[in-house]
Amino acid sequence: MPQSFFDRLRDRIDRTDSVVSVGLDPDLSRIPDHLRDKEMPRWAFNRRIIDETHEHAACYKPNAAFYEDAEGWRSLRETIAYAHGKDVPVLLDAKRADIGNTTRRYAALLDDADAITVNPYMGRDSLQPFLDRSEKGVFVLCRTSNPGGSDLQDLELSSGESVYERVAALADIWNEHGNVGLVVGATAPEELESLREQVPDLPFLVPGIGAQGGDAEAAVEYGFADGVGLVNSSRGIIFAGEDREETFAKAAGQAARRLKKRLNQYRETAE
Ligand SMILES: O=c1ccn([C@@H]2O[C@H](COP(=O)(O)O)[C@@H](O)[C@H]2O)c(=O)[nH]1
Repeated sequence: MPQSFFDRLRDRIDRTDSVVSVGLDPDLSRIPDHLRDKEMPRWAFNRRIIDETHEHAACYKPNAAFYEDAEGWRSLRETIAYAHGKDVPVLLDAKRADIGNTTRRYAALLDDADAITVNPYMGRDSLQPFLDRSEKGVFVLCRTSNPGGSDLQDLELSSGESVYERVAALADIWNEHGNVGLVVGATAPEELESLREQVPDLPFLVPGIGAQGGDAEAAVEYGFADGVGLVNSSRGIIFAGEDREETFAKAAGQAARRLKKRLNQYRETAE
């Protein structure tokens, strides 16, 4: 039987002593000038970033939004294969779901990636083809990091629970194969704390530190289920050397190492 995503992630966290998810969001307007003329600028950018950050990466998290054109999809494929060549799992932040028949097509995204983010809005059948891929990770959007995350997710249901609490309860039920996690933003530290109490067994992907100003300490304190979870930074790592042109990737490597060190200090105090 193949190892589960969370077992592989645990191995990776142990080997690198890192819980950093490096977000690969290669915004074409921000990548260095000297890479823009390449045939696949995003792939050229990501390859250099991976070379400098992989030692500090528990996982890479490309966001599908940054690859939504023909060259982008080719770049994404190369990026995933290259990350695997460095033994780093890849979590595709795609936030997908649709009626079951359509989600079966979306689930093909997991042929390449090791894990995916999904949108619970359409309910269980819309996620089943992802959930059925038992060796792959499925992170359900629960309490997102954006300012409007509270518009719907904080609404109180007639049962007295909030929408995000219901999502967490459902995700726990959907976790029949032990392959489900939650996305909970670092900008919502109180929700992080209460969700950890509500679903102690579900690992969290925690975005929103760095550029979004979230609470990295709370991300570490509450993001992990039995030591497994991820704290993501995208722009804060990959564009740390935006002003440096040729040495941009080195700066990304330093930023990833610094973040790993900082999160590990919180991990030590959380133990
Ligand atoms: O609630 C969410 C869900 C996903 N994201 C994604 O994570 C990264 C964060 O990027 P930063 O540059 O570190 O802010 C990005 O891909 C988002 O789309 C999130 O931020 N919040």
